[in-house]
Amino acid sequence: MAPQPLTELEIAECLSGLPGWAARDDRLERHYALPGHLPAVALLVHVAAVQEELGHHAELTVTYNRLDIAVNTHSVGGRVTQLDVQLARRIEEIAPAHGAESAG
Ligand SMILES: C[C@H](O)[C@H](O)[C@H]1CNC2=NC(N)=NC(=O)C2=N1
Repeated sequence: MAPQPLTELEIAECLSGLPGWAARDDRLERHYALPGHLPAVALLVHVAAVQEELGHHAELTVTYNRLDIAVNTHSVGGRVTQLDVQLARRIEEIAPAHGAESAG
């Protein structure tokens, strides 16, 4: 079944269990600082592997030691769905092992 866009309330409920993630412009966003450039790239590759597993893909931007992530669901016209929340949860599980910390 096609994913349904979440309401603002549903998004807020999901975000309460995802510290560091925010909803902005119909996307879920997270900004990480890593211990260096290679750790940032390593986390990007790890996130990419998770994305391939889930069949759901975020925008990933590495700038030196920073990884910026933004995701929504293209198939519903660029809205936030459970697929985005699921990906965010999986990313939160893997990020700490890379030394990721919250960036502004
Ligand atoms: C066939 C494939 O699963 C789809 O095209 C997937 C790929 N990754 C995707 N990623 C995102 N963010 N939204 C989508 O709708 C989407 N669709």
